[in-house]
Amino acid sequence: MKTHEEWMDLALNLAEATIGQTSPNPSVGAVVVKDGELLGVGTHLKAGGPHAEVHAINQAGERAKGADVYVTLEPCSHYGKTPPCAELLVQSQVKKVYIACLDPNPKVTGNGVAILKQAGIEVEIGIREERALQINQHFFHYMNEKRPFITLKAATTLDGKTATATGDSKWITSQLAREDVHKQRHQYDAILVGRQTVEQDNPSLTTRLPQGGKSPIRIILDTHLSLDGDFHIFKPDSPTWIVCGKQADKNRFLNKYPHVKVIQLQTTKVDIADLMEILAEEKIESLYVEGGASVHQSFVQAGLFDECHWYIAPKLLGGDDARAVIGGTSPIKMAEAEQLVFQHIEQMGPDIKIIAKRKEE
Ligand SMILES: Nc1c(/N=C/[C@@H](O)[C@H](O)[C@H](O)COP(=O)(O)O)[nH]c(=O)[nH]c1=O
Repeated sequence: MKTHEEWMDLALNLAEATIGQTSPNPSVGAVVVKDGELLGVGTHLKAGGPHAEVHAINQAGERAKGADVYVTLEPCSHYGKTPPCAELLVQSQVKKVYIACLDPNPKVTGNGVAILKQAGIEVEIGIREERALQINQHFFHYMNEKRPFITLKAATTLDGKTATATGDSKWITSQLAREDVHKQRHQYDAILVGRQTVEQDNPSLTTRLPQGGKSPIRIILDTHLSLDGDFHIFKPDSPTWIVCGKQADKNRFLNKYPHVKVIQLQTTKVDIADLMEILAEEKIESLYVEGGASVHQSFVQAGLFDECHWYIAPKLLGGDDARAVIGGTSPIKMAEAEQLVFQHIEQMGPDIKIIAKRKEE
């Protein structure tokens, strides 16, 4: 006989399995249980498709009546592409609904619970809440802040270098750490690098894992649209968006690269805050910023990032002329440093991976 937590874990495992493929919707899992018997399981597979509860209730059929439902996010109460799940649960006459976390979207939070309670269905909220919030942190952030969740990613030597003075960086971290980077790419809607990184590394920025995975939209900062050549990012294997300033010659560029989307800002330099607003309108909920140094600096300076994912190799490169992780000019005082909080540190083969969050003011 499973405990409530174990049934919720099953629903959370289903939700976790779809992270990266449901955007712009959240990843949700649901299971239907009666007298210790599993009657139905469900997860939202793709935006526009049936929600998790619909799949689980369909599997349970008539036996859903009087059953318990474990769902990782508050059942929806609004008519989107599908009817509201809260109504479906009422019609199915389930006995009790366990909800891991409420929808933080101020427009809908609590509405689903109200519909259930009005129909006399028992509701219990908060089982495994922490894990449920973590699974959809990109979605919740986007709904609340109306901008993408931004992760700055860097791979550095122990002395904080990302390349030699000649720009060579192959490789700093091990295959295992680089594979972890691709697992992250799968979970993000878009990946961003600067023009210099394209010219130096000719990156493909696709997700290449033995088990497959979705590739994020490639976003390249190129103020003057000066990139020209058969770079990987111009291949049609993944969508590429180029961001430029108002003075760039967009038509000349599009004549040569018609399949690339150009986002032309109204300022001469690319303003990160403006770009994040545009990306939010394009429903980009999560952005993985792979660098280089000047790009990282512009996000830090703009105060626009939520997490840092640092992969540190046990190597010493040395040299004032080697590439540092974050460019630009240093603050005068150490007290002006951006304060973070270490959230997660793990050994990854010979390397370590650190996740740090911005310190809440
Ligand atoms: N040099 C390294 C990295 N380098 C990161 C970026 O500079 C590369 O251009 C980018 O990851 C290449 O993307 P790709 O072509 O799709 O593989 N990143 C890492 O984690 N470890 C490294 O040792």
